Amino acid sequence: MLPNELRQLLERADALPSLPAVVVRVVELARDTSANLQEVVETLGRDPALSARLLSLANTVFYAQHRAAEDLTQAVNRIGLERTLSLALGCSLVSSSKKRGASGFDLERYWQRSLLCAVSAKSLAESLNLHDEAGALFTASLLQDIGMLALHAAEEERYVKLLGEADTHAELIDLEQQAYGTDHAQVGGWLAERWQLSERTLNWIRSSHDPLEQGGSREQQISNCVIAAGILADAWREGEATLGAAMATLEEYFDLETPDVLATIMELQEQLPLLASLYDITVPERLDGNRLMLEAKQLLAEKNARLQQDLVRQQEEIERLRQQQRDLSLQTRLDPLTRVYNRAYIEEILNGLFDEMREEFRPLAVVFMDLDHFKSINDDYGHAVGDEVLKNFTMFLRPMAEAAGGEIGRYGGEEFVAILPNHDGEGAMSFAEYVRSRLKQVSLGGTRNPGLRVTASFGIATIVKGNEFRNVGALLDAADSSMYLSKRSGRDRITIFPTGSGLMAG
Ligand SMILES: Nc1nc2c(ncn2[C@@H]2O[C@H](COP(=O)(O)OP(=O)(O)OP(=O)(O)O)[C@@H](O)[C@H]2O)c(=O)[nH]1
Repeated sequence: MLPNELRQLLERADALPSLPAVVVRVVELARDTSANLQEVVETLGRDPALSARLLSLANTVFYAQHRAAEDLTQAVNRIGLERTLSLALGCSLVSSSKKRGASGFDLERYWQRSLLCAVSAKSLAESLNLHDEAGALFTASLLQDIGMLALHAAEEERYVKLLGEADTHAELIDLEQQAYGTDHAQVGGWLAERWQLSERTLNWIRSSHDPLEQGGSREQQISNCVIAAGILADAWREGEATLGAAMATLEEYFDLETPDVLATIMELQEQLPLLASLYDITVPERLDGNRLMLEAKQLLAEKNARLQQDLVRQQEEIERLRQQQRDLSLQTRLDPLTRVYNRAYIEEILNGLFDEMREEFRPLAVVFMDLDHFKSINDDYGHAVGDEVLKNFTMFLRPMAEAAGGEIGRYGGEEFVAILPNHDGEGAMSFAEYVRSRLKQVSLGGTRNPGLRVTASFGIATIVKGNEFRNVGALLDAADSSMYLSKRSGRDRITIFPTGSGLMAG
């Protein structure tokens, strides 16, 4: 909807672009599905200049088959109703606007841009296999800026001032918005509605300044053609370098590759002289194909470099996520206080080893260690010191277990476990004995409590022949009950399962 004030201004304007009666009738016929070709031909025949142009268009390299079209019927037949309409519309608008003239408005330049838009939209439609729409898109794009002529007719002085201030099409749109609260695409839509052009044509004109939209729907692709035609036309006039950037935009939105876009542009260039002459418009400047190719190559190289960078970034991100996942899964395996494996993970390790060692007839030992009278450490020194002792104990124990090729974990409270693959009862016993005797020589109280000494009670269970225990649970229970036996028999000692063979130390 146009702002009211502007609409009234336009309605009062007496030099609005208008369609000659012949074209109005052709528009009507084009809308009427029952209209026959003869009626169109008869109507067009009333304008001899237009008929002559249609004949020459029909006989161009694009439409000529073996024989030249000799009359208007053959011509309309050959170029089709849609194209006939767009040619008739375009020709009469160009000539009527030129005849009328527009002070302060470079009509030649205006129609050049419109022609570039029209040809671009048509070529894009064809590259996208939207052949059925090519004719209608040609017309809509040819008219996409017709609102400029209307605004000029409505308020000549003011609009000429805007034209003078705007260096680019985008700037002109901004200035129109500021001045009228709308832009010439909306005005063009309003005019096309008065001319009773099809609903789709109106919408394409109205949305011709919208941003391109990513989206797969066919209708979206079709309106994108009109929008992109404007981008291409502007870039065309700026020269090869800007056209390179426009190509990149097209690639992005239309899923076209650079060579295809380039081919579209070069093809477009070939069509221009003939069409320009039919519409009586000066041919837009030719582009340098080699420079365009260089621009395209440069763009392609930049795009590849960007893709490469993206790839590196993605790989880094994947590595970071993997690390995060490793860290997280490690977290779930560790006891938060001592940072050694927790009970769940120790049991998981043991489950794996249990079967493996039995199958290979290799021994496996489990050593339980429980700090003696730990409660009194908490009571005497405080809970924080108790924590410190637990941490120091694991730091003391870990290197010894690792040296023996084993792993340690916190089984709960002040109870720890060492898993020692390839250790039979004797091996596990000497490990435990070593730990027990070294424990007597160190303080686990840290620098603040250097005199704090702790002993531990040990319980050992092993598999040597492979058939001693049904499962891991039974093996752990055996080590645990041996450890309790050590407790019951006075602490600071080692018991090996079966309990009969327990060794006492003191
Ligand atoms: N500071 C601290 N104390 C803990 C932690 N986990 C368990 N404890 C304490 O450890 C003590 C264990 O006490 P008991 O099970 O009676 O055993 P104990 O005093 O070591 O005596 P014995 O095992 O029979 O030699 C309890 O007081 C618990 O509160 C911990 O993470 N930090």
